[in-house]
Amino acid sequence: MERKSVNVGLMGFGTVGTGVVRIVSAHQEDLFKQTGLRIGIHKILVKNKEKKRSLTGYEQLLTTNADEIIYDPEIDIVIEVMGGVEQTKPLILAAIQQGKHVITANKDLMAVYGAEILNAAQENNCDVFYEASVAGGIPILRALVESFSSDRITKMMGIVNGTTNYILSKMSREGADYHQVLKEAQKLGYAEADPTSDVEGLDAARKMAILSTLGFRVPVNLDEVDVKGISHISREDIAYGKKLGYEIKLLGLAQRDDDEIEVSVEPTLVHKSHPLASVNGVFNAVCVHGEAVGETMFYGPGAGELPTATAVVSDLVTVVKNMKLGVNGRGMVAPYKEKKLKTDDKKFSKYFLRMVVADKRGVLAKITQLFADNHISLAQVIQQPHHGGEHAEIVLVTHKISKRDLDLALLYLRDMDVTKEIKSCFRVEEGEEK
Ligand SMILES: NC(=O)C1=CN([C@@H]2O[C@H](COP(=O)(O)OP(=O)(O)OC[C@H]3O[C@@H](n4cnc5c(N)ncnc54)[C@H](OP(=O)(O)O)[C@@H]3O)[C@@H](O)[C@H]2O)C=CC1
Ligand SMILES: N[C@@H](CC=O)C(=O)O
Repeated sequence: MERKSVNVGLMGFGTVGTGVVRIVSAHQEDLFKQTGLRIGIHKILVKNKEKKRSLTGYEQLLTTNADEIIYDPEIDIVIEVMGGVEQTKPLILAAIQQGKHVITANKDLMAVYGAEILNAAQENNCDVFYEASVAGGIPILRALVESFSSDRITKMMGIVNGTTNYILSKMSREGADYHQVLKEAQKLGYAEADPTSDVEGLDAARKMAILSTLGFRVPVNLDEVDVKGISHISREDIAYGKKLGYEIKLLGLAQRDDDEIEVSVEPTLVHKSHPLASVNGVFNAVCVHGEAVGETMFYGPGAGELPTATAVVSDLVTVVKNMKLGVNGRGMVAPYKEKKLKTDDKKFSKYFLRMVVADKRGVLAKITQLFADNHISLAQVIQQPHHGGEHAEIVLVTHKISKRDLDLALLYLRDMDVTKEIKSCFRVEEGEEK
């Protein structure tokens, strides 16, 4: 008998889960027209059934027992939006063993166990899609896997964490206080359960591991992503950046030169003429460069209830269409190429440095000589008195140099008797004018 409907087991009824239920219920007719099947939410897994929820009318579907979803033969598709890794991985693998298709927004899980989960899915002819795991509402994963399938991607660079972009934008535009804005981002549902992973760059690193794995078609482990967060960025860094014509952004970078790749997440001074400099608030953007296509850019909301839920429900539509066609299990291909990581002498960038040094004759000359000795040439230098008078603050921007030369120079610089403190060091990304 031809089936008329599919049933979904939803794991998680928080920010994203609530959005999923709202969209599935509000777009019933559109979803039916596109898939030919009625989509129903059959059960919802939560931690606490008594909790007060922003969406009512679904109380009878709530359960605290994951087995009621995994082993329910009437459920075809599991949507996992509860988060966590160790608690979630066995549930997803068990659901796949039961022949259920899986949709998840969980980058923590997919960045670490993505290959294992995709392989299990393939063995069981199940779909696993995770569009919402990177850049919320932006359809970037599908673009990498499908739209760029004919090209070879050489670079992906972007803002992939909404919480930190929200914080940095407010600090830059309004001079807002870091801790206050972080609280706002939590209230708006942008931040992770533990926001440390947002502000220390780990959330963005997980997304960059997923993007580079899919974009370069090589396995990229989370510990292969160089990570720095935003918690140490000061108002002075933002002010100096502005003075020199830059905005500070937490940028993810994945770059391939021949067969060698580098992947990183770090605060970066982005020149105002670069399109990423004007991506503000919770918005994310990813620039993708392909050998054949050249430069492209994807922009949209990177977090929040409905933007993230749209990505989840679009995955749902794909799974249901695949079910109709009987082609599940062929969507996301596990990486199939060999990978080599670049060493630091092959990673090149411009850098911004801010330091406090003794305000004595010849100090600037000493410092510039040290840079010259380490193959570093300078593009801009600002010197101004540091509070107290005995010290000066030096801010400089280098030309393109290798990471190895930078690290060596920083080592020597720290050892110099005139150096009081190296306050900050950020990558610099130029725009169209330079
Ligand atoms: N928020 C966002 O903008 C985005 C989030 N994501 C990802 O989506 C996932 C969900 O995020 P979000 O909706 O913000 O999270 P929330 O914290 O808002 O919601 C989590 C939900 O999962 C339930 N849950 C958590 N642990 C368990 C457990 N052990 N057993 C049963 N139920 C559990 C909670 O139950 P209860 O309600 O009873 O507490 C809650 O309903 C995460 O992986 C996150 O990284 C991805 C992109 C954007
Ligand atoms: N905490 C994340 C949510 C989406 O992935 C972010 O702020 O981007």
